[in-house]
This record gives sequence, structure tokens and C-alpha cells, in this order.
Amino acid sequence: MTPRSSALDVDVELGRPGFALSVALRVEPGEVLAVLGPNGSGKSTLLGVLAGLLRPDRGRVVLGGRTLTDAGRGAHVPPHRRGVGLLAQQPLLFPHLTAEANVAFGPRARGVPRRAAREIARRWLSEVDVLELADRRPAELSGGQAQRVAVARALAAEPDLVLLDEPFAALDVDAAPALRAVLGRVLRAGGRTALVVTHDPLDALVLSDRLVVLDAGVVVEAGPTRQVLARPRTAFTARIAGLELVAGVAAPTGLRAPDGAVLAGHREPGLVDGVPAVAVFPPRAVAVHRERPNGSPRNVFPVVLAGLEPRADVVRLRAAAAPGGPGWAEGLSADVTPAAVADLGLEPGLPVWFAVKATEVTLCPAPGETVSAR
Ligand SMILES: Nc1ncnc2c1ncn2[C@@H]1O[C@H](COP(=O)(O)OP(=O)(O)OP(=O)(O)O)[C@@H](O)[C@H]1O
Repeated sequence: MTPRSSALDVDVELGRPGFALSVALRVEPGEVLAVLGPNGSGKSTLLGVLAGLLRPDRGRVVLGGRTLTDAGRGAHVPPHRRGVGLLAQQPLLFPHLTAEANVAFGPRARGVPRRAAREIARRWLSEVDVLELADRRPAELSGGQAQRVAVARALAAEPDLVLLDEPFAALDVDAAPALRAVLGRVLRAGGRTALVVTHDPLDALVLSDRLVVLDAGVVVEAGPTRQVLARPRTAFTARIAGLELVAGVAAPTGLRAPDGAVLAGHREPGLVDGVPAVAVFPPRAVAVHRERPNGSPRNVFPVVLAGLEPRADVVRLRAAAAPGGPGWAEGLSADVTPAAVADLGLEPGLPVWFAVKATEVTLCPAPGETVSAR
């Protein structure tokens, strides 16, 4: 389980009728980069170029100083020699092999003797919490279990770069958060250089240090994940981010914000008290009141309305910090119906209360804070 940390440098162009990918990016050794973007923006095409399944028209892919692709020189290392591990949406395990033999496959292919490969496989199965399933075949595993075995298999091969293609897309809502936590842990512990393609901003938040947003084949935004999602520079990113964020530290009762206020929420598996964390919720989960509400478990805080923007079927309210209220409320949004705006007589400058049900808030670690030194 030697950590492998290689930098990835990509500068490629690939054209198709009606579509052009033109991407330059660098992933630092041990860094996890998320690639977010809508359907057809080129995410899978980029992964295909990195994995060696597609040849770009122009440019280079360099991993840990090795040139994997150089279109100008016609150089192209084939997929299985790249030191690149791909975790696809479907686990793609060998059906006739046990979980253990599936994971041992990579080490065996590298020439590791049988017993040692078996030990490596068992270590990785234990790492992803499925050691007790070592003797089962893929048909005897649930989707979530099979995907854990696939994670173990990808990492046991000691790739210099891990590519994750929507790794939770095929899982049900219960299995996805647990696997997300496991992946976050093993990628970080191993200091892996990784690139994760996803539609889901929550995946990006839990797994990645940095984020790029692709649209129509080009990078439209890039930066530390939390910063990009919390303060999107383009309306496009704001729309896909679609999340409100409060940063703080994980505490037994929730997220402790810098002013000491605690936001209650649903904890992502693996969240450890005392680490930097974020509370995340969609603006539609925020209810607005003229008077302080009582009752069901809610996170309630005073704000001043800074602006009202009509959207498709809602009005987005922008908050400013209220005098004496929490500073972290500055810039938060609430989506309410036009009827609620009229009923409550909402207008800029009005002091109101925002209330968010704890069940609508997700508490997750803020990896960008803990992992990346930059
Ligand atoms: N094999 C192919 N042949 C021709 N065009 C393709 C092929 N695969 C993808 N495309 C086109 O290339 C563009 C980029 O597709 P790509 O699959 O990379 O997008 P994506 O961001 O991964 O989308 P999604 O989120 O839907 O998977 C799209 O216009 C798509 O229609």
C-alpha cells in the first residue's frame, strides 16, 4: 500500500462533429480533482483521453513525468500500461472470480507472488470494510458491496492516477453516502492523485480538494472546491452547485460555526468531531419568517434581506448578516414561492428569520481544508 503520488499534466484538444474538447489542467501529487458539468460537456471524453481509450487531436498527457500521450509525436501508451486505474459506474468485476481474487488480480499481473497478492487483496478489502465478503463471487454481492470490491481492486493495482466516473451513479440512496465516505477516506489516506467525474456537487465536496467545471468542452471555472461551490463566479456554476454552505468544525451536536452557533444536520458517515466541516443545504430548504419560529428541530437565525431575484417558479432571497446575528449568514439564499413573498411582505432591508430543518442539512468533512496544503 505504498502511497503513489504523481502529478498529472493535461493539455489536449479533441474534435467531433458539433463538439470540441479543449482542456488544460494540472492535478498535484496526492490531490483529488473533481470535474463537474452537465450532460454532454465532455467529462467522459476527458476521462477517455486520460485512460488512453481516446486519442486527442492535439496535445499531451503527462503523469509523474511519464508522457502517456503526445499527439504531436504520435506517442500513445496503451490503457493497461499507463498506471491509471479506472473506477466506472458499474463495478465491472470478473464474474467467475471471488472478491479476493478480483482484488488480487492487479498485484498478480504485476508479478507479485500468489500469497503476497492474497495478503494485499485482504488488506484492501478490509480497508473498504468488506473483508468478510472475500470468498463471495460478484453475483452474491449487493451493488454497494460490489462497488467497494471494485474500489479495492482499483487501488490494489497501485495506480499512479485513479479515475472515478460517477462512482455512485448506479447505487441506491442508502449505499451512496457510505461508499462516498469510504472513498474519501482511502483516497486521502493513500495520498492518491485522483480525478472524479460527477454531476453531484456533494460528491465534489466530500471527495475533492479542487474542482473544475466543464461546459461545452471547456473549463469555465476552477478553484478550491468549497470556494467554487460557495462563491460561484458564474451563474452556470451557481446553478449546478445549487447548494448553500456554512463552514465550521464538526461537533457532537452538529456543525459549530465560527461564532459558536451550532447547526444541526444529518452527518455523512465518517465525519469526525473536531475536523473542519461544512453544513450544506439547498436554498429551497430554507423557510422564511417575520417572527422567530418555535417548534420542530430547526436551525433558526436572523438575517436581513439583501435582495430578491425572481427565478423560474420561485423567488430567490439573498441574505445579509443581521446586526448582532451570525456573520456566516451573509450571502445565504432562500428560495420561496412568489405567494410567500407577497404574504410576508418581503422586501430588501427587512429583518427576517431563516429556518432550516435539520433533516435537510448534510454535515460533511471539508477535505480542501484538511488535505490540501495550498
Ligand atoms: N462515441 C462518440 N461518438 C460521437 N460523439 C460522441 C461519442 N461519445 C460522446 N460524444 C459526444 O461528445 C460530446 C461529449 O460527450 P461526453 O460523453 O464526453 O459528455 P459527458 O460530460 O460525459 O456527458 P454525460 O454527463 O451525459 O455522461 C457530446 O456532444 C456527445 O454527444
